[in-house]
Amino acid sequence: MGAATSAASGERKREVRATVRARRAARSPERRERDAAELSHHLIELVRAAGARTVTCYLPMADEPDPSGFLDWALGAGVDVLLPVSLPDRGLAWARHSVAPQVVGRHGIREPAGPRLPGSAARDAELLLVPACAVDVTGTRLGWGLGYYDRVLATLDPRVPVFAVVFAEDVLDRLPRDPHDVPVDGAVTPAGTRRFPDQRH
Ligand SMILES: Nc1nc2c(c(=O)[nH]1)N(C=O)[C@@H](CNc1ccc(C(=O)N[C@@H](CCC(=O)O)C(=O)O)cc1)CN2
Ligand SMILES: Nc1ncnc2c1ncn2[C@@H]1O[C@H](COP(=O)(O)OP(=O)(O)OP(=O)(O)O)[C@@H](O)[C@H]1O
Repeated sequence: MGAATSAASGERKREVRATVRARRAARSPERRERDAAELSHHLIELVRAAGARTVTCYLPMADEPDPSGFLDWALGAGVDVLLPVSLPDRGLAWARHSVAPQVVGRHGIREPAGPRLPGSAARDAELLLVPACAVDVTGTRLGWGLGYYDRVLATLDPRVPVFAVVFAEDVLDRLPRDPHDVPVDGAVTPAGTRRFPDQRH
């Protein structure tokens, strides 16, 4: 944790991460399957409504919301999807989603096999779908604590919409917000898409 994170907010963030991790791990296989289908439906609707031709998304770690139905749809719909590649300095590179077999990258997270694009490639995206641990109704996003996405979001045009992808229960009333935390515009969950009051523009 950096100097910009106060002790009290750090403690609360740790507590929320532990709660969410336990809740996600407890989901049944049937529930995961249903949530995955419903989540992808809402992701497709959002990207369609925005008319976005280039977006970012992610390949899920074990218990994360699973957007694979959306990723399959994007290939057929001609929507370019940039997926994150974790770098040793906790910066992100990107690689395009494709039918090619994936490889296992840093933190055991799958990554596309194709050419690596620089972090700045996210500037081509018209919509960002970002992984998160939790988000609050004012748009404060909590990740898994390594700051990868905060660093990228800080470099992007704040007019480009950013949606956290979480389970419905991970949308909380209030999370601590540190100065480096870049707020998001909404959340996509298996229960639907929520937009938060404008915080960034
Ligand atoms: N699917 C996905 N890809 C992503 C992210 C993400 O949140 N989800 N990231 C968003 O920033 C970056 C990776 N961030 C990470 C942050 C923390 C840990 C981590 O704490 N890993 C622990 C194990 C945690 C556990 O399983 O309980 C470890 O490696 O020991 C891993 C990745 C880039 N790619
Ligand atoms: N724009 C930035 N530049 C440099 N360091 C940053 C930036 N944003 C966050 N950090 C650092 O990254 C670390 C993790 O921050 P935080 O706990 O908010 O991450 P997170 O939102 O949980 O993770 P992620 O963005 O990877 O999902 C902190 O030490 C923070 O100081």
